Amino acid sequence: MTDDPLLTVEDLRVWFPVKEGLLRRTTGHVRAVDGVSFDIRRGETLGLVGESGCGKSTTGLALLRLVDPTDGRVVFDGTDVTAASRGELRELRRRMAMIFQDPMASLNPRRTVRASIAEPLEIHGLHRGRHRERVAELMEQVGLSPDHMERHPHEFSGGQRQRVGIARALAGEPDLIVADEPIASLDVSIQAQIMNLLERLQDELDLTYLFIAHDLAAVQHVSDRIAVMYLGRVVEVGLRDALVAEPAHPYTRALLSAVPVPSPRVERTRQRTVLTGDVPSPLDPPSGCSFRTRCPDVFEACGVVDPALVPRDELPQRPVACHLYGVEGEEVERSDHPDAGVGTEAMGVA
Ligand SMILES: Nc1ncnc2c1ncn2[C@@H]1O[C@H](COP(=O)(O)OP(=O)(O)OP(=O)(O)O)[C@@H](O)[C@H]1O
Repeated sequence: MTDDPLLTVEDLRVWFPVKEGLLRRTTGHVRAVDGVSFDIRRGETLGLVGESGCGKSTTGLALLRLVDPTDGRVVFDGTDVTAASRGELRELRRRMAMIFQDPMASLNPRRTVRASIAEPLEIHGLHRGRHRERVAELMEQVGLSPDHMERHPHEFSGGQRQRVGIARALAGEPDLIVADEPIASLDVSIQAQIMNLLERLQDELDLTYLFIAHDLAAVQHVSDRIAVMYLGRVVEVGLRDALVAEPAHPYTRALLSAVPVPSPRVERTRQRTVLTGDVPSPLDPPSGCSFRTRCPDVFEACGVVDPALVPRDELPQRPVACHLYGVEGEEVERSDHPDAGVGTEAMGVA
């Protein structure tokens, strides 16, 4: 792993219009991704973690422009994905591949696995005249017998299907793989095998991963760094061990509290941050800090100033979007956000 970013995401927004009525008028926007910034360094695994619905999948899809960003930039190895031409985009989608949670849904049930794995070879004009051999190599690489290449997805087990999905992702010879909950739909006994396979492939092929999961335990195991997402925002990024040992954002603390500790003694005595209430709707996120409605440490500034994801004095290596580490960010227009708490003057943050 190097410090050199392979991919940079700057202030990415993906808002989905909500259309209603006979005229299909746009009445609002689901702010699935709402100002996300991070980078992924060559050779690393960046874990992206957060509760269901916080915008992880949409972020992953936007990196390959499988959904169109509303605003912001994604730069992959010097090329602006957000402004790429069709030709550039095709090459970018070769160099960035995706693995999905449910291989049954991502593989065409009517096609043989040979045809599914060979599709990227056809699209990108790779290994012309020897697709069969290449598919056999890819199947072997992911631990499948090439003898089964004429079978259909339903003839494989869940874990084997995910291996097919991985072989298909590898077919374009990518540099970056976006793995969106790749083990969430598998039996626990199979999950470790798939994780080990992904780790082995990373070493063998010099791959860089964005590993998306709702479960911090899974992310923790494989990641070099972790980015924590809440309601369309990244609220904290840091090296895995530092972030797990000393989580800064109250939301990261809450996620870690939910991860079981192997020692029953520690499990009984450790301090927990338990989340109350529901995740607010991304159609109408709270003013200021989007976590403030569930935060155990909320104070006045949280309703008025939108906390920026910046390194704080106490945490120079760990950008965190939280006013507990100093009030930094943009003051929220009260007219835009009628539910904003108190005026800024009263708090001395103007
Ligand atoms: N095409 C779409 N149109 C409208 N809303 C969408 C669309 N795709 C996602 N959303 C909404 O955007 C928000 C973020 O969804 P997303 O799937 O990115 O979250 P996630 O963190 O990956 O959750 P999960 O783990 O459940 O997939 C959710 O409120 C979701 O309902």
